[in-house]
Amino acid sequence: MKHIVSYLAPYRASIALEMVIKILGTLAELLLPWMLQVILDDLVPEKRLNAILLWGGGMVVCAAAGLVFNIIANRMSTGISRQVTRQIRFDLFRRVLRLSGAQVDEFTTPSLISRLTSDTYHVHEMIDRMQRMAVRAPIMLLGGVAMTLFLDPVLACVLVLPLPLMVAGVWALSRQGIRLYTATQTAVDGMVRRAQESMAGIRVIQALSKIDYETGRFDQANRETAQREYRAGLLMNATNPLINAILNAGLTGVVVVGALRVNAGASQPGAIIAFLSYFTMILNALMMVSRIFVMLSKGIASGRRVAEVLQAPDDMLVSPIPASPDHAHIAFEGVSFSYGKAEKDLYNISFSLQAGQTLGIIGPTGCGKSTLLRLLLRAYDPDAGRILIHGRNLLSIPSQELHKMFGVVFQNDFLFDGTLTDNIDFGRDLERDALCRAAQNAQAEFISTRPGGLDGRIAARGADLSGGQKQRVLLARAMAGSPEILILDDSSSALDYKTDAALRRALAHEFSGVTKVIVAQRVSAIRHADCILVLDEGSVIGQGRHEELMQSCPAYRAIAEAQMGEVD
Ligand SMILES: Nc1ncnc2c1ncn2[C@@H]1O[C@H](COP(=O)(O)OP(=O)(O)OP(=O)(O)O)[C@@H](O)[C@H]1O
Repeated sequence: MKHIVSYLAPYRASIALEMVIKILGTLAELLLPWMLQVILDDLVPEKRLNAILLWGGGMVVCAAAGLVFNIIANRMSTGISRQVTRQIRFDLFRRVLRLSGAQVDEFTTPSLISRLTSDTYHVHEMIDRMQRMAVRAPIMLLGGVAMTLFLDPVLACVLVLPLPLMVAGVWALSRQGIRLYTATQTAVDGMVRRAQESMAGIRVIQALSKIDYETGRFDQANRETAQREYRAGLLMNATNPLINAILNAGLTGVVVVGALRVNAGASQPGAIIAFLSYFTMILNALMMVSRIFVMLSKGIASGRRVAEVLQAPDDMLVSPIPASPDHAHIAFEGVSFSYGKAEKDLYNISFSLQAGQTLGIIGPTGCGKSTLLRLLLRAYDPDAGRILIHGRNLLSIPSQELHKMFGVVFQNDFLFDGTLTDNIDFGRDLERDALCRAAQNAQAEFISTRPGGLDGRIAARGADLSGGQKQRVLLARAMAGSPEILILDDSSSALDYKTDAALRRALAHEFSGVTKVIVAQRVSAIRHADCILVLDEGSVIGQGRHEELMQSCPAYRAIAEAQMGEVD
């Protein structure tokens, strides 16, 4: 939480000024019942009209000052909380994008989304309300008590007696509240995950008539969230009635004792009226305190979740490892890796590629093909062995430098709502020529037939493109930045054979100097590779050129023969 509080540091001066204004506004309000008491008890009985008008005018000025100062202070607090939350969200988003693959797995994507959205919203509410109420409530409370003590100390004691009981009750409820709101946010994570999965698979859900099934699954997550929110709300809603009950007991005592004192001539009716006004102020202040505790419970629970991500250690540190005299462009040396650190997902992988060579990777589903690519991109670090680029250990290459080397197409890669130019350029400010060439090499000639061509828009996730068209736009994106290493993960599976063959020709001719790592299901996509890795359950069961593997690797031969008609 300290981390979140540190975001307020740049606004110290503004917050101090805002608090002074708030204090002035609250003090002006506090004077009103006392002025009323003076008018009723001192001036009216003596019929001093000028003095009555003067004190009445004073009351109007105080009321106006209270209004204006409070409005100014509230505007300032809203401005500060807006800027602080914007900065927290910005830093959080930037941190999320820099998390390692293992950290994303640990936090989970839906949880990161809810931390970025609903948690930062709760933090915003906490910062905003705390500035508004945290000054006003104590001043009203303590000022109200002080004024009642000044007006009639005996009556004030009757009112103040239950306060410690109230503070203890609110504190105990709030502690429990933080726990319950943390549980609620975890349920929100689950609901976001369900919604995200359903949105991503909306077409399949509709096609397979699974709308009721998915609605049921979402309803379950929604109910869980609502239930936890209800439990937290139930608890925190107990604070207001608790305060009311205790204060009403105090009020009854005040009215009874006050009536007795007026009858005995120890107090005056104006003082009792002022007393009741202060009582209302104290009541409002306590209500505010209870709201502050609800807000704090939510805000602290959310702030901790946000801080967890902001303070997540940098997994991908750059180590000063000296480069080895190695002429290979890419080398894997005895690389092993496991996601869960139990069973190996990749075991003892070794290969080396010269600049301009092509590595093909093939194997059954789940054998570790994409994992190998993730290690090459340093989304995860190997548990054993090392990965070298130009003889430099991947661990020693700063991520900015490393990632500039690659052009990548992942499985299920994403396109966003924008022009095709935006999607291919991807914020790199590439020359128009480079974009056109990339589109041509990616066989994305369909672009010229769309309205607007490269400047035409596509929908989010490329929803208005066919599977093959999406893949070609993604290929164009990967090819456009003149990468030195091109990574293609099953990126031509939706292309027809003719287009696939044209793509391979473009890769061979236009990218002859680029080192290529191609994961494919089709043997035809990798048969001309300089080296092919055949993976099975994370281990290499065949390694060599197509012709060698046809002789030496039965699994490869079986795949190739099964696709025989397809191999060109
Ligand atoms: N983020 C992850 N956390 C834990 N396990 C994972 C993760 N990603 C993949 N795995 C597991 O690692 C193994 C290899 O997965 P990988 O995605 O590399 O397979 P693949 O060969 O690319 O499969 P496909 O051909 O279906 O894409 C699988 O058993 C998979 O369940």
